[in-house]
Amino acid sequence: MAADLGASRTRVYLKQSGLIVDEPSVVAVNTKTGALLAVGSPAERMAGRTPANIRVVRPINGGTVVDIDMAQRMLRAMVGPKLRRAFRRKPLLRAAVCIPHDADPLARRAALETLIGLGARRVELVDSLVTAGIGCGLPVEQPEATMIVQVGAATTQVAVLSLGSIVAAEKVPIGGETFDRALVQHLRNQHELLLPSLAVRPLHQVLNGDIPQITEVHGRDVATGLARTVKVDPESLRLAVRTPLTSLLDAIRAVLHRCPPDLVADLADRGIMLTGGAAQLPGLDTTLRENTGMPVNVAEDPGLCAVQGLGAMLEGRVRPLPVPEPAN
Ligand SMILES: Nc1ncnc2c1ncn2[C@@H]1O[C@H](COP(=O)(O)OP(=O)(O)OP(=O)(O)O)[C@@H](O)[C@H]1O
Repeated sequence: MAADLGASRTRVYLKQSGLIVDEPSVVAVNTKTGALLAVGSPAERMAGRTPANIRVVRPINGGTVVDIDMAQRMLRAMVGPKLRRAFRRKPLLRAAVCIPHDADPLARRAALETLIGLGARRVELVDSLVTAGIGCGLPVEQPEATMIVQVGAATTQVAVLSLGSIVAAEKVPIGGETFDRALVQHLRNQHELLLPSLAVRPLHQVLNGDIPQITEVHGRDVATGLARTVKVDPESLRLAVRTPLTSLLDAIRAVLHRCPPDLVADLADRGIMLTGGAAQLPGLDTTLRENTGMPVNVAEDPGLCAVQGLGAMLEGRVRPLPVPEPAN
């Protein structure tokens, strides 16, 4: 079993079955009885709409399991009968989990314990940058440089890979949720309008330049609580997302800076591969292309690259590359 435990989504790949889970990493529990009420999409739909006795929990944060017990219950409920069938066939379950490049010992321990608690006898931790590189078809084992920018929900990881290992990498706390939050904050501060994160998604088009004129946004007035519509200048929205975009560009520049010149020359031809769910932010690829002068490609199904790459390793289609132990 291969698992990608993301802040936003949990993906599970079962050997010889393929992708069996791709669900939001969300659990709803009854606070009085402790009973699990829902996991995945149904639990996510409950967020913000629950009575006092129901709590909606996200057990994973920035690629790290922060609530091991809840993560195990979530995984057990999601994988359910399919995993039980796998156990019947082969009692010694082998599992692999992809973890962020610079995961600290606590994060590594939490990922291990989550899978061991699920019944896995042997758990391997693999760098998610390597698995995403494999999953999107980059020749990571060749002696040529490839650059991957993995834009998740809460974090972006940037790396240059060559000969199956990471030459330079950087992680910044910027992801799809950061862009949503920047837009929500802007509307709140400048227009006194409240919107849930999901409602700002159509405004992502500003990154693409697809909102050329003043646009109307519907929300709730901060003071009165009543429904209100405001007219928003698209240029101000573009300014609102400039800060996260700049941090992302700084991370790319920092990684390029640390790369040997020969590898940077490879990258000028090959360019950047964008993976992670938020790689689909409209116009992100164009913005990165314009600001780096390098070719930028968005992977097919960018959110699935990491788990597909891990699945390929598990099935022996690619040599496994375990994460080296941290120095300290
Ligand atoms: N079509 C889309 N357009 C814009 N953003 C998208 C789209 N699809 C997904 N996203 C964004 O991608 C993010 C989720 O990406 P992904 O599934 O890679 O995250 P994750 O692996 O759970 O997170 P992390 O890597 O931070 O732990 C969310 O913020 C979501 O809003």
